Amino acid sequence: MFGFGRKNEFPVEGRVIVITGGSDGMGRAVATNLARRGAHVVVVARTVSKLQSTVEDMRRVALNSLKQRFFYISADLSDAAECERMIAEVTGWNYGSGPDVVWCCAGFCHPGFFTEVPISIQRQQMDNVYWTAANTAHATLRNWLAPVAPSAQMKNPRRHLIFTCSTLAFTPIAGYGPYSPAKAAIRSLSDTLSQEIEMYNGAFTQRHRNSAPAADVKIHTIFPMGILSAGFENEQKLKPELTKMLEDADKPQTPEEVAQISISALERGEYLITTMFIGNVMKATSLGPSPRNAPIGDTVLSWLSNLVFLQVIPDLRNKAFNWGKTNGLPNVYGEEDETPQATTPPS
Ligand SMILES: NC(=O)C1=CN([C@@H]2O[C@H](COP(=O)(O)OP(=O)(O)OC[C@H]3O[C@@H](n4cnc5c(N)ncnc54)[C@H](OP(=O)(O)O)[C@@H]3O)[C@@H](O)[C@H]2O)C=CC1
Ligand SMILES: CCCCCCCCCCCCCCCC(=O)[C@@H](N)CO
Repeated sequence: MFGFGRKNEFPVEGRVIVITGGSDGMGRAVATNLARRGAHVVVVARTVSKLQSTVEDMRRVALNSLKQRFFYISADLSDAAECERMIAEVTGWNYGSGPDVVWCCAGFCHPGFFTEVPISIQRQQMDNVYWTAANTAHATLRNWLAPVAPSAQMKNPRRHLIFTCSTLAFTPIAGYGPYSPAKAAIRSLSDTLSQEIEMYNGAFTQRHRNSAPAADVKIHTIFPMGILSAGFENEQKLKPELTKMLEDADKPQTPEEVAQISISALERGEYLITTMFIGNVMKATSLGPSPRNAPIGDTVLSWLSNLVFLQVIPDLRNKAFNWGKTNGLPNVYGEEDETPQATTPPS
C-alpha cells in the first residue's frame, strides 16, 4: 500500500525492467531511480561506454546490490531486427521469461523550420523518435502476447509498456516540424494499443480454459515538457529563436524530476502522464479518444483548457506572424547558414 491507502499499481522490486535510451537523460534517470527501488534493470542504447557507466551507477545506488541484476545491450532500435534481438537477449538473460516492464525513452530532437531541414533528417527523426518506440513495442508485445496453454500458465505480475512522448503531441510549436509528427504518431499508437490490448486482457481472464497471454498488460505514455538533458543541450544549438520564444512558458525539468514524477504517476495507475501543470492543460485540450486518469476531473479541465486555448492558439500564430514581420525570412535558400553547426547525435 502507499499514499492514502491506495494500491501501488506499479510495484518494481524484484521485477525485470528494460529501459531503451537508458544511457542518458531521462532514461538514465529512470534506470537509476528504479535500481534504488530494487528492480533488475536492462538499459539499451547504441553507445557502449555510456551504457557501461549507467550500469556502474545502478550498482552503486541499488537497494540490494547482492540480489539485483543489471545488464546492458547495445542496439540501434531504429532497426526492427535489432529490437527483436534485444528482446530475445533479455529473455535469455531472464532465464527464459520476457521482461515485466519495457519503457521506451530512446530518441532525440532535431528542431528547425520545416522547409529548412533536409527531408533526409526528417526521415531520420521519424526513425529515431517513432520507429525506435514502435519497433520496441512490436518486439515486446509479440513476446508478451504469445498464447500460453492453460497447463503452462504461471502467476505472472501485470506487465507495463511505457512510451515517452512530448507535450508537443498536444500543442505543436513552430520549429519542431521534423520532430512533433513523430511524437504525435507515438500518441496515436499508444491510444490504439490501449484499446487493442483489452482483447488480450479479456482472453487472459479465461487462461484456465483457453490459451492466453502469460500476463495482462497495461499501456502508458509520458508527456514531458523540456528536460535538461544532453539531447536538450544539443537541440538548443539547432533551435530557431522563434521556437525558443514560443516555448518560453516552459520551465525545463531535470531528468531526475521527470523520472520521479513519471514513476509516481505510474504507481497511481495513470495512462497519459504529464510532468507539470501546464503540460496537463495542454493534454486536456486534446484528450480525444485517450483513456482518462480521472474521467470527471479530466473532462472539466478539458472544458477550461479549451477556453484558455481560445486565446493561446491565435497568440502563438500572432507571435510567429510578428516575428516574420520584424525579422523577415528565416533564411534565404542557398545562403550560407550562419546558425552554429551542432553535432547531431550519430544516426
Ligand atoms: N529533452 C527534452 O527536452 C525532451 C525529451 N523528450 C523525449 O524524452 C526521451 C528522452 O530524451 P532525453 O532525456 O533528452 O534523452 P537524451 O537525448 O539525453 O538521450 C537519448 C537516449 O536515447 C538513446 N538513443 C538515441 N537514438 C537511439 C537509437 N536509434 N537506438 C537506441 N538508443 C538510442 C541515446 O543513446 P545512444 O545515442 O548511445 O544510442 C540515449 O541513451 C526522448 O524520447 C525524447 O524525445 C520529450 C520531451 C522533452
Ligand atoms: C496555460 C497553458 C498555456 C500553454 C501555452 C503553450 C506553451 C507551449 C510550450 C511548449 C513546450 C514544449 C515542451 C516540449 C519540449 C520537447 O519535446 C523538446 N524539447 C524536444 O526534446
